[in-house]
Amino acid sequence: MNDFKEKIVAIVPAAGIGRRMGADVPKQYLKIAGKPILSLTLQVLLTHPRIDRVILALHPQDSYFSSLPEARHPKLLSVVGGEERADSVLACLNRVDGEGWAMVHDAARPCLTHSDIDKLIDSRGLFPQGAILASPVRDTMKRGDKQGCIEQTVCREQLWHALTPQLFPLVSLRDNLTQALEVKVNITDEASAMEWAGIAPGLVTGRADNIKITHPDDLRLAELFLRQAEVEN
Ligand SMILES: Nc1ccn([C@@H]2O[C@H](COP(=O)(O)OP(=O)(O)OP(=O)(O)O)[C@@H](O)[C@H]2O)c(=O)n1
Ligand SMILES: C[C@](O)(CO)[C@H](O)COP(=O)(O)O
Repeated sequence: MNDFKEKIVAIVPAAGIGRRMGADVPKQYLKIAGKPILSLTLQVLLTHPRIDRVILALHPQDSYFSSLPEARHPKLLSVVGGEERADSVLACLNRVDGEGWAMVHDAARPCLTHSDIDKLIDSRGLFPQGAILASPVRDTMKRGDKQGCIEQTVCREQLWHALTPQLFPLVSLRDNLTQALEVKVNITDEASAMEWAGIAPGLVTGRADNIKITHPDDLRLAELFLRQAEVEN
């Protein structure tokens, strides 16, 4: 695969309901600095010059997306997502023809930067099998027992937080994800489907502020990061 001319399609799973956030709207529609989280995330991807298309998975009952300005962007296609995040990603992959690269990025990660996207795209020479943005674990890691006590300290050497985007050859990702889901493998990120298939994706150090907005206190943190990014740019 000549990875310097191949198209890059961004895949955005945005069909979740944000249960852990506990808001009265799906968390991707909560606002940070006056903008819906999904709009912030899509703007990063739609404005990146090396991303050819953006395919978005929406909840079947999503009644919010059509009112976002990004809904009418010519580079964007929306599809109906699935039961789990992996099903939503596969629904997007199944709408892409031909070869190329799939860059999967959570709608819930609005703090992604163009520099981290470039870092991941530029890793394809070193990692032709694909790679993920990841952040090395900084803290001592503990495994807890059912009584809420420390069961063991987990060695943190070579331990990483998997982030997104995760970038893989599109056909390989689609085939491996399809087969992994068919045999009910628990897939929480694209790399785990590739690992199941015996592929070792590359690890590309990404910014620790590329957080996934999951719980209410993540909102303030993301706002701080986004305001800091405004000051820097
Ligand atoms: N069936 C699903 C579930 C999740 N997602 C998306 O996958 C991303 C990461 O998932 P997560 O943070 O778990 O979002 P939710 O599933 O909405 O959160 P929760 O688990 O708290 O309900 C989110 O952008 C979410 O919208 C998706 O497209 N389809
Ligand atoms: C894909 C991911 O963001 C990598 O850390 C994470 O696995 C998503 O998990 P979630 O439970 O669907 O939020």
